[in-house]
Amino acid sequence: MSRLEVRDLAAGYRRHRVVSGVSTTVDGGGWLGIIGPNGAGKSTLLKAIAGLLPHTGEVRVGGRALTSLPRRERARTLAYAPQIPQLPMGLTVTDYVLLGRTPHLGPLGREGRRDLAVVEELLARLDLTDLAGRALHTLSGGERQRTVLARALAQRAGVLLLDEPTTGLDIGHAQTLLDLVDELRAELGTTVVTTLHDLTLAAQYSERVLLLDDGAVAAEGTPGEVLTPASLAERYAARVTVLHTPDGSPVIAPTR
Ligand SMILES: Nc1ncnc2c1ncn2[C@@H]1O[C@H](COP(=O)(O)OP(=O)(O)OP(=O)(O)O)[C@@H](O)[C@H]1O
Repeated sequence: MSRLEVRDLAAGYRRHRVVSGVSTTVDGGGWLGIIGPNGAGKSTLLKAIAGLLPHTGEVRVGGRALTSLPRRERARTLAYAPQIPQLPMGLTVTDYVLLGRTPHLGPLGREGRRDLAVVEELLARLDLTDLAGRALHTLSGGERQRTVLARALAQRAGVLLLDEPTTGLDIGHAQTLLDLVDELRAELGTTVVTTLHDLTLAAQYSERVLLLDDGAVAAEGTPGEVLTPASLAERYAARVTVLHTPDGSPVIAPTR
């Protein structure tokens, strides 16, 4: 199982430190939702955990420091889907999602039957099969977002970092995507970290929630412990009430 440990992480841009003193642990197969107001440092934190930003502190997966792993092994250990990806727009959906299989390819670098099967299954589950041959630049925003996520999922890494995965997705596709991530967690023991602005989705899917404010951890715990009207008023200057659906799932509702 891929237990993710983050110890005293600090990161930022040039001399501008954005996050500091962040420590957290996500058990193998766990789901941590990172929430917080605009500019709190959620994307910066995720990029630093992914090793894409210079940082101090430690990131360990399964007890091993991420920085000590060779590139290919690191890609099998951790997958990251950014909020605003740079896309090779001429590629087709299938070819782009197949790039997620790169760390698993044999010495000749050719994809095998298993790679194609993984991609085909993901396209089907994310409602992308009909778009398989389309070039990325012809896709709608939501279709492109699902394609980016399909590539990250195709990597089959032990740890999955998703930055605002539901941005631009309608409610049905957002639920399909989060359900799929949850299934991978159950089937493969994937450890999941997502940033999410939608607090109801964060509460319904995350096992634990980390509230980031001004680059530091303001609270961490179960969704019920962290997503209280008082903490949301303090950290977001928001007026909300916490309701529950008939099956007991929390709904964070704005009040006028
Ligand atoms: N490439 C960059 N260079 C300089 N500063 C940056 C860069 N990217 C982000 N920042 C700054 O770092 C701070 C945190 O940004 P970040 O994107 O991590 O926040 P966030 O919590 O993900 O915000 P949002 O909810 O608005 O997406 C902001 O003040 C932002 O302006």
